[in-house]
Order: sequence, then structure tokens, then C-alpha cells
Amino acid sequence: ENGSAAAIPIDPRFDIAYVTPVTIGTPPQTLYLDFDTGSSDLWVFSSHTPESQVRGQRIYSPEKSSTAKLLAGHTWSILYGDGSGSLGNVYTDNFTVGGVTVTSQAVQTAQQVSYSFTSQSEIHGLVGLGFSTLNTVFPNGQLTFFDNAKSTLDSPVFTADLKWKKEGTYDFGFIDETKYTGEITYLPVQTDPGYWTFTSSGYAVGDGAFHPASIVGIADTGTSLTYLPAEVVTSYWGQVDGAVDSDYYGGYVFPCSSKLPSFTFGVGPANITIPASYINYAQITEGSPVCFGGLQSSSWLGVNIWGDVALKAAFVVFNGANPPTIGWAKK
Ligand SMILES: CSC[C@H](NC(=O)[C@H](Cc1ccccc1)OC(=O)N1CCC(N)CC1)C(=O)N[C@@H](CC1CCCCC1)[C@@H](O)Cn1ccccc1=O
Repeated sequence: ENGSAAAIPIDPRFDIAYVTPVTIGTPPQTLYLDFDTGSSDLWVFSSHTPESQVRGQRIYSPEKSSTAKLLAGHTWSILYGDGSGSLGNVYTDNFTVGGVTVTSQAVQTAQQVSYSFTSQSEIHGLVGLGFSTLNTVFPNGQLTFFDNAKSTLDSPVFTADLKWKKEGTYDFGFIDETKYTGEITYLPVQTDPGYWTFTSSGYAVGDGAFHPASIVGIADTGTSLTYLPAEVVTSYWGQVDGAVDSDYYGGYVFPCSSKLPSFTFGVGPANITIPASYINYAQITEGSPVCFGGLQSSSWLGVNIWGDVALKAAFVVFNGANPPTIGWAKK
């Protein structure tokens, strides 16, 4: 059956990440996890995480769940693009999101987490919604929550309706027509190596001319910003007074008082426009006159990433049919 769950920004000042309530085990233990279409491990802070590495996060205690089963001899270890990471062992247990239950979901319990996770008390773990081929559990890779839930959903889809500085939703199994306007444009997805990879048909800066281009990138709910080819972001920031690509700050920064253009990207014959306000990501530090851009260069990454700055401008359908496709609609 279908389900719907909140996507809650973890910081009211700027959208660094969104968390969603889930319950694990019997009796149910509630944690708030970061749903990440850019990875495929479901891992949680747990009773196996050293106390020195836990700072306010809720934890999952398998020993308190009558339905938890250790997946003997299995371990996992993951490293993310921002250098954060975690590792540990694996249980299976009941896992519920917005009313959708998987009875023996692989839940990866952390025995180590990097400092950036320890310091982020609002994120109690991740739910990977990439393709299961990316799962890091060894020796047998595990299925994602979505892959396990698919057969019980009316339709093998989930949708992301992320919002700017507001609570949005993830829906599972159905497409809510009230959440978007016009038509959904579906694009083919390249599932190798396992991200939701699609090709954008080009871009425009503000109300300037549309530049046709093939921009291969991934739709990634777990990434805060949007990272695009250097020539694209150079032409964008070239329109902003005082914008510079700063080694010191690690990306494009600009005077907070400067006016920003919107950014439009092509999805097939259609397009999505990211409002300027979404690209004024945040002040470098509280009260600073220097602001950090929400559009950054992907040249250091080796992959273009349509992160939350882009995704929250659209209603996005992750269609897990065979073959998978990704749908984009205005809202
Ligand atoms: C461009 S890959 C950088 C990206 N991590 C970010 O976007 C973090 C997110 C964050 C959230 C909460 C607190 C701190 C940081 O935020 C920044 O890095 N920020 C935001 C704040 C800005 N001032 C600086 C830049 C990233 O590794 N995502 C992965 C999932 C993340 C990991 C960290 C925890 C939250 C979920 C993942 O999907 C990225 N992936 C995508 C494809 C392949 C491998 C891979 O690993």
C-alpha cells in the first residue's frame, strides 16, 4: 500500500538537508533519517555507536526489538562525496515510512561515524534511495527500502516534493496530482553505476537566451547544493556583481546585497526554473555581508549533481519501473 512522509529541513535558516520520520522494530523506535537518492545504504545511529560519537541523535537499539535479527557475518562501510562516512554491522527488522512497512529491511547499524555526522544532531542516519547495486553491505549487498517496498505499492514510484525553507513530502506508490502544475516530463535514466542519472537539455541564466546542451547529472536529494559544469556556473555568476569563485570559501561567493538572476534548466522539451532566492544559499556566517552560492562548479566532483537547490524547484517522480525513468514537473 501507498504512503506519504514529511521532508523536514533540519535548519530553519537554510536548507542543508531534510529529514523524514521512520519507525524501526517492535515496539517501534522512531528516528529521523535523511532520504538520499545519491546513495543506497540504510544506516542508523545505534546502540553499537560509541557514546563519544553520539551527540543528541536518536539511536536504534536492535536488542530492544523482538523482530530484529542479526545478519551474521555482514559488514558495511560508506564514504560520501563530502568526505563524511560511517561503517558497522547489519540487522533485519520491520521498517515503516509514512505507513509503508517492509518486514525484513536490512538496517545497517553504525559502529563508527565521522565527526560531521556526530556534529549533526538532527540526522539520525540515512535511507538510500539510489539503485541497490550501490549498497555497500559485504559479502551480500542488500536491497533499498524502495526496492523492498515496490511490489506492495500501487505503482513502483516515489516522488519528492522538497520545499524552500519549509516542510515538503516524499510520497510512495502514487503520484499526487495536486502537488504539481502542467505535465510531468519523463526522461530516460542511466542506472549504471546506480544513481538516478539523466540528461538535461540545456540552461538559461535569468531571462537570457536558452543554451541547448546535454548535461548528464544525477538527481540527488542528499546533496544540499547543485553542482554543474564550470562553463555553466561561470556564465551564471558572471551576471552577479561582485561574485567570485573563492578558494578560501570553497566556491562561488557574492555580496549578499547583489541581485541574483534565476536559473532555468531543460528537461526534454520542457524546463524548470530555480528562483534566485534558492540560489542565495546562505550567509558565510551569521550576519556576514558575504553569501555562499547554491550553484557551484562540479569540476572537482567528476559528476554533475542536481541537489536540493534544484530539486525543490520541481515535483520529481522517481519511477522504478523497468526501465526506470525520472519525471519533472513545475509546481
Ligand atoms: C556534492 S557531494 C556532497 C554531498 N554533501 C552535501 O551536500 C552536504 C550535506 C550535509 C547535510 C547535513 C549536514 C552536513 C552536510 O552539504 C554540503 O556539503 N554542503 C552544504 C552546506 C554548504 N555550505 C557546503 C556544502 C554528499 O556527499 N551527499 C551525499 C549524501 C549526504 C552525505 C552527508 C550527510 C547527508 C547526506 C550523497 O548524496 C552524495 N553522493 C552522490 C553521488 C555519489 C556519491 C555521493 O556521496
